[in-house]
Amino acid sequence: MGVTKGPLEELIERAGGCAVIDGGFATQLEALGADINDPLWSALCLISNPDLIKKVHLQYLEAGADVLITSSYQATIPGFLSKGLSIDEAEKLLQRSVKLAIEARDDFWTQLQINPKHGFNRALVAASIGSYGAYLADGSEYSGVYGSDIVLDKLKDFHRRRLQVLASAQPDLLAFEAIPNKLEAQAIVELLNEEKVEIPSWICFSSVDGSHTPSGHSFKECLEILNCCERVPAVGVNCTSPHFINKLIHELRKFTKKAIVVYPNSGEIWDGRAKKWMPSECFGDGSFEALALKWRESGANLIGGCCRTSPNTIRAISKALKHKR
Ligand SMILES: C[S+](C)CC[C@H](N)C(=O)O
Ligand SMILES: N[C@@H](CCS)C(=O)O
Ligand SMILES: [Zn+2]
Repeated sequence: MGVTKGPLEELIERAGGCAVIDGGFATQLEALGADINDPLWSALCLISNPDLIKKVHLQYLEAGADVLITSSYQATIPGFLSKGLSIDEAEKLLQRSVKLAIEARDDFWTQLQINPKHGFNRALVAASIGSYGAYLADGSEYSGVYGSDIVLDKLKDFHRRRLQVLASAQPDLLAFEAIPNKLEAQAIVELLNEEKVEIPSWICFSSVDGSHTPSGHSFKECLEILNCCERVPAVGVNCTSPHFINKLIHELRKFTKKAIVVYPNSGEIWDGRAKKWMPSECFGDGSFEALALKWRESGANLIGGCCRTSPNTIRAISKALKHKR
């Protein structure tokens, strides 16, 4: 593992050093009319409207995404059980999240073949794995505070079965998203090793101050844990304000040789109690075009958008990265 070039490294190379990720998944579901005000958040649509999930994936492919992130961010077995589903049904829904993205990717790719000059890359499917904080559905992916009873083994137990089930659906990648503290990063790395997970992962942290994880750990400390793990070819930050991204890329590059992944949100701030986005200095699609060029220059290898970004954001990023070298 890790010595030969994996699908992520190949994509980055094919894309000339920097590939494009998709944008806010839940955001686009809502834009298409989904009501996701629920503890399962976007994963509610796995039950209620799988066709809409596929539609969002297709919109991001059309916008130029080289990587699709699945609808499983807040999909968990206990979360589905609390909706009255069985374990078997819950596991099938997790697999469905990967299947929907693979179907969208394959349909789009087949359709492109009529034009040999289409200019798209065949996209990779990354199975989203949200943090324990995302499962809590109280916004704690931005605080990193889980309480003193949440120790390393509890986090490993929380992640274990979902990880196994998602991996069994054979996505190209695993995307650990908005991880808010060092303990959870440690749990994930230990789990990937114990389970001998062969699918490469990226691990992305959230940050609310632009210098630390929400729990207050430095990226240096976090990367010391991740650097040892060959199962993790890429690290980065997501769902963080675009303001901080350039500085964070430089910070990450100081401490790792791994590929760097950045997919910020629009700069708005999530109010975990009210369950809504609070206005803040917000970045439009035009600013993402210029910022993406800067982030690539600073060393980012995968760039996309997170919450409150849309297919138009990804179109702007894709246009910038694929046409301006
Ligand atoms: C990335 S946050 C906006 C996702 C939603 C959050 N976990 C909640 O359920 O409140
Ligand atoms: N992949 C998730 C991340 C939320 S932070 C989404 O885009 O909805
Ligand atoms: Zn987000």
